[in-house]
Amino acid sequence: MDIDKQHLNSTDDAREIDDEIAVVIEIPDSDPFYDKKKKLLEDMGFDPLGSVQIKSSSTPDQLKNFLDVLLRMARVKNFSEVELYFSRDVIDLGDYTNPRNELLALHAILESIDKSLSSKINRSKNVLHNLQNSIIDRIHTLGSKFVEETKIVEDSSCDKEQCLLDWTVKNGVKTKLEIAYVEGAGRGAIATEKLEVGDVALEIPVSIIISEDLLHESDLYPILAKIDGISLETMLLLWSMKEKHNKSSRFKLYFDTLPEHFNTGLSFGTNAFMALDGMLLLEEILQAKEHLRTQYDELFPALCNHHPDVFPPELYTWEQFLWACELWYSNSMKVIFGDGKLRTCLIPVAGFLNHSTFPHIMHYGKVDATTNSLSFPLSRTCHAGEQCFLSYGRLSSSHLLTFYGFIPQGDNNPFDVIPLDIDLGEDSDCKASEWGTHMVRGTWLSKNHEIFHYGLPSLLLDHIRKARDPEWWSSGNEILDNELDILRDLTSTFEGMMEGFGDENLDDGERASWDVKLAMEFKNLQRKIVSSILTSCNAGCELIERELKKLAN
Ligand SMILES: C[S@@+](CC[C@H](N)C(=O)[O-])C[C@H]1O[C@@H](n2cnc3c(N)ncnc32)[C@H](O)[C@@H]1O
Repeated sequence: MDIDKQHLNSTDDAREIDDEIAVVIEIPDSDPFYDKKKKLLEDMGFDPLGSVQIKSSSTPDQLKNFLDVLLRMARVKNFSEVELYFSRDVIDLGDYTNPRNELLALHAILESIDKSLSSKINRSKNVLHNLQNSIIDRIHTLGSKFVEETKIVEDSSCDKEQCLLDWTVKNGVKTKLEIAYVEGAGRGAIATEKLEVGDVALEIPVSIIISEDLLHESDLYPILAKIDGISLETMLLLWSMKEKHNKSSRFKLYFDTLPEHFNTGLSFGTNAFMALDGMLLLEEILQAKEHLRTQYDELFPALCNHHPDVFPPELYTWEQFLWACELWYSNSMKVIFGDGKLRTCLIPVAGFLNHSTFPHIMHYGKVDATTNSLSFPLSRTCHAGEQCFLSYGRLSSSHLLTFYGFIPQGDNNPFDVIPLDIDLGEDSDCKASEWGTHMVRGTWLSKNHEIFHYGLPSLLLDHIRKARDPEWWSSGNEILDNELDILRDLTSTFEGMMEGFGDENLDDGERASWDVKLAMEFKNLQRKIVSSILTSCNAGCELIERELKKLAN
């Protein structure tokens, strides 16, 4: 196979040059991590602005290699900051980092190939079709490796949800989902038939999306518009506090399905806060809540005093305000409308989709101008009767706990990191690292536990090595001694962190309240991460001691 890396054009595209097909997986200039991704691709031996080419007469083996190269580039293109930070160990091994990123990468290549096929410029359509089929096969294989089991709670009634669904269908919604209670997550959306890659699970016309347009028609708007600095999101939140009680609201059936309590971190009680003692999360939740309280105090009771007819005081209490904040944090979606404007919306039915770290639906959020509706297409297969999961974004468990009130099952959330505030001393030239913050995550997510890696982030290790000795790699026999010192220092840092977490939470099981259970679950996850780092440091020390012994003999 002739894999040439030649600069062709500025968009992801596939085109034919004589009997050659070139596929470009380019990182857009607007990518905030453009420079870091570019450097990583260069380190991997690829031209970051380049294309990969293959002859239309290629053998199946050559096609496979071609796809492997495209995939390695597409993974980097789709990295978030956190994935980029932890990428070095897997990049060297040529393996994928996590199933979510892999799915994005496979779809990025599919998109490229689709563009080429639709432009009908290829005489080599067979090759592109073969590539498409290989990608779909890889998506199926990936999907079959990570099955998230959903248990439906059979004895819970979904009458209100069914009424809402019927109303939305009458108003143009097309759906292949039904609503049911699922264990541990409230309501969820279940596939009524097998949904394949590209099938649309849900299509919502713009006319039933709750957005700022409704606000403009309301009696709140002329008053709120006069307040300096108030955002449209806040105005809409205040609108929803009142609309919820409006018996003739067009969206009454939607409001009827909303829970009385959202149970997010913002509603944690004192015992849950005590269970979070020693965790950064405690400070984060307190700050978020304080910010909301300040916002509330700036508006109330003034609005109720000056306009009691429009802002009835009994509807605008602090408790109701917090409820609305939780509603918008946990249920809203950002949508780009036909006019190109991004609006924060509440979307009936789509609001029943739960989140997964390996979702079925990842590409949504842009209104289709031809149908004037919002589609939720499948990025991987969802079998009939299986819960169809959405991606709420690349979110850590601490964010999900604070704003959504849950922690994803399993320990495979790639965005669960512990930021480090490492002090490398006054004299260190490495203080201004190109990474503002170093971080760690569960070392079970790392694929390289060999000497000099230990399952720990390479960027962190290199940073510490250089801070101790800028010429560390040329320090001959001392390298191993230095490594041992670094691992021992890290051990003492993380032992200190573990002590700061306090005693292990003994699971009170059913007796604990929802918030204490959630806080304990979070603390146990943090302990697990730190414990994995301590285990890796320990294993690393043993590796080095073995090497030192060999050298001594
Ligand atoms: C957009 S709503 C999804 C529908 C929601 N389950 C309901 O019954 O209304 C978001 C909320 O669903 C729940 N949720 C979403 N994904 C979840 C998951 N993977 N595990 C547990 N709860 C989840 C959380 O309570 C979150 O705040």
